[in-house]
Amino acid sequence: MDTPALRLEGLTKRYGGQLAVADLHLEVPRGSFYGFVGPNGAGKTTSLSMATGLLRPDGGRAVVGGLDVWQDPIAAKQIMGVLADGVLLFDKLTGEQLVTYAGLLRGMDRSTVAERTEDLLRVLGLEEAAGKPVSDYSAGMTKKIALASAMVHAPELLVLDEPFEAVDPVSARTIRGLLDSFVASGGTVIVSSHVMDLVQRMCSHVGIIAEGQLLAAGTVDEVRGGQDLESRFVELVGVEGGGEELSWLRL
Ligand SMILES: Nc1ncnc2c1ncn2[C@@H]1O[C@H](COP(=O)(O)OP(=O)(O)OP(=O)(O)O)[C@@H](O)[C@H]1O
Repeated sequence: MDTPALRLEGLTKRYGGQLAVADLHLEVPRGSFYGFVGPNGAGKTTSLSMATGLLRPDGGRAVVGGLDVWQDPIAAKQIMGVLADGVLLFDKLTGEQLVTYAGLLRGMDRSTVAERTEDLLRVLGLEEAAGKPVSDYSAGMTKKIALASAMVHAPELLVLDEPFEAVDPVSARTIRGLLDSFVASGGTVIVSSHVMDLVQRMCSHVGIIAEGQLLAAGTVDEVRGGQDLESRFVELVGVEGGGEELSWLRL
């Protein structure tokens, strides 16, 4: 029970000469709802991709439920559900086919996959679009079908890169409800987000990253230290462009 859901030990990634993630150490306790936040280009997607076996690190380890993601990838990936950012989907499939395919790839039997696919499409409001190719989905619908594909095998750990991006407020509330009850039942969720208010309300823990370095991590209350999370975030990360105004944009 003490094994963390995810432990990152010194993860490092360079793109050419640029250090995108530098010696990242992070522990995500089991049963936590963990927000991973940082400004654009901070290294969130790079870190989560290395943590989930999508991008090979230059250094360090990622350990999921005690299993090394790069030494023991099949076992580690069995207990994870991943919503990756910017990864192509098989979008000539219909939404229903895509979720079914995700379940069958996970080795689930057809009847369980069919039952869960129907449940997910209904709960996420995609019943009517179930028979349409995913290439015809809006950005928010695409996000929801990718989320359904990540959840169909009922993993222990969900790693979701920007799950609320482009999603309307009603669907966002539904997704939050699903994730809250998943966490209440003992699951662990990691979400990356730019929306501090949402992270403050939704998450139990938070990690703040900027320029590839972890600036703060802990429970939301520990990290925000009596301020709201957005103020703490700006304090740690700094103001972009020094708050400079554009004189030519003034009317
Ligand atoms: N495939 C790539 N090749 C070269 N550089 C990359 C690549 N992917 C990311 N980078 C660089 O690595 C850094 C971290 O990018 P990353 O996408 O991890 O940031 P992020 O925190 O997810 O950003 P955002 O919030 O804007 O999605 C950025 O400077 C980015 O330009």
